[in-house]
Amino acid sequence: MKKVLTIAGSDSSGGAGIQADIKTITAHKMYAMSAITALTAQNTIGVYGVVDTPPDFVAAQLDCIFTDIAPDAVKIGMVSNPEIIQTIAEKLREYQAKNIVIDPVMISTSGSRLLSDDALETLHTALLPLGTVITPNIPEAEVLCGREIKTKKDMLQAAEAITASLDTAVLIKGGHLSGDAADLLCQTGNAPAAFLKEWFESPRVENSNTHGTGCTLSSAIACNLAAGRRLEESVRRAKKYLTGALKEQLDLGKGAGPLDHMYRIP
Ligand SMILES: Nc1ncnc2c1ncn2[C@@H]1O[C@H](COP(=O)(O)OP(=O)(O)O)[C@@H](O)[C@H]1O
Ligand SMILES: Cc1ncc(COP(=O)(O)O)c(N)n1
Repeated sequence: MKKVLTIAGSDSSGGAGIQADIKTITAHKMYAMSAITALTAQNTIGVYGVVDTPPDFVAAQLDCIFTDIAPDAVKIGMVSNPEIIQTIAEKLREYQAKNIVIDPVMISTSGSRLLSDDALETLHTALLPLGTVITPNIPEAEVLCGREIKTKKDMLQAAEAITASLDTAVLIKGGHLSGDAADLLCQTGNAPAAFLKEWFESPRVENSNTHGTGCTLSSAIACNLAAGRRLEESVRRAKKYLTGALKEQLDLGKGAGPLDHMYRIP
């Protein structure tokens, strides 16, 4: 049994965060563990409150996990503040965690800030370089590279800039652009300053219930890495799972509802 750890915030409505991650990991028939970084009072309409976990208690959760059941992959989502980010980075290094997928969650689909302003610098310098792959959406990628992304050409330039600055693979998710849902994976190649780029595209699914798509995709990538697959294959399979879960057209709640995580992986 492969074991996957999610380090993320709790979403009381169950569509994003820890809950989406655990459902995704379970749908992949793997063993899910969690270190909760924050509680959110949230539903499909909005985020109504956030209580951050004390950094010491994030550390305690990670010590309990890593000294007992070593995860085969780690997914990181909402991390709120600089102290929590530093704690996670230290523990990942201490326990030599592998297969780390970081979703640099900044703002929820419903428009609430989930990362404090003063946390961006620490996220950038302390945590993101530890990722096997990081998975920003378009607004997050704009923040990370400091330029606007309006087209697929802009995505290509942004991906190179982020991969070069962090020396980490990046998957820029294109869900926020119009047209097909096209995500771009960029990794460093063999030669210095050489980049390997690959597009992962699916037709846009007509479904406004997209709460938790990013959490679900990053957890599914972590599961596939845990299974020993290469990054490109992991992204391809994760996107297939995400698209299938969206196509189920689950329609819960009054706002942007969750996906059907129990969609059966073919
Ligand atoms: N309507 C859609 N149809 C198909 N795939 C989508 C749709 N919306 C988003 N996606 C996909 O969902 C994943 C998450 O994308 P995105 O919405 O950009 O990120 P986030 O949830 O972090 O804001 C990506 O693989 C993206 O291509
Ligand atoms: C606890 C938590 N983590 C992450 C998200 C982002 O998910 P989304 O972008 O779909 O709102 C969220 N809303 N809540």
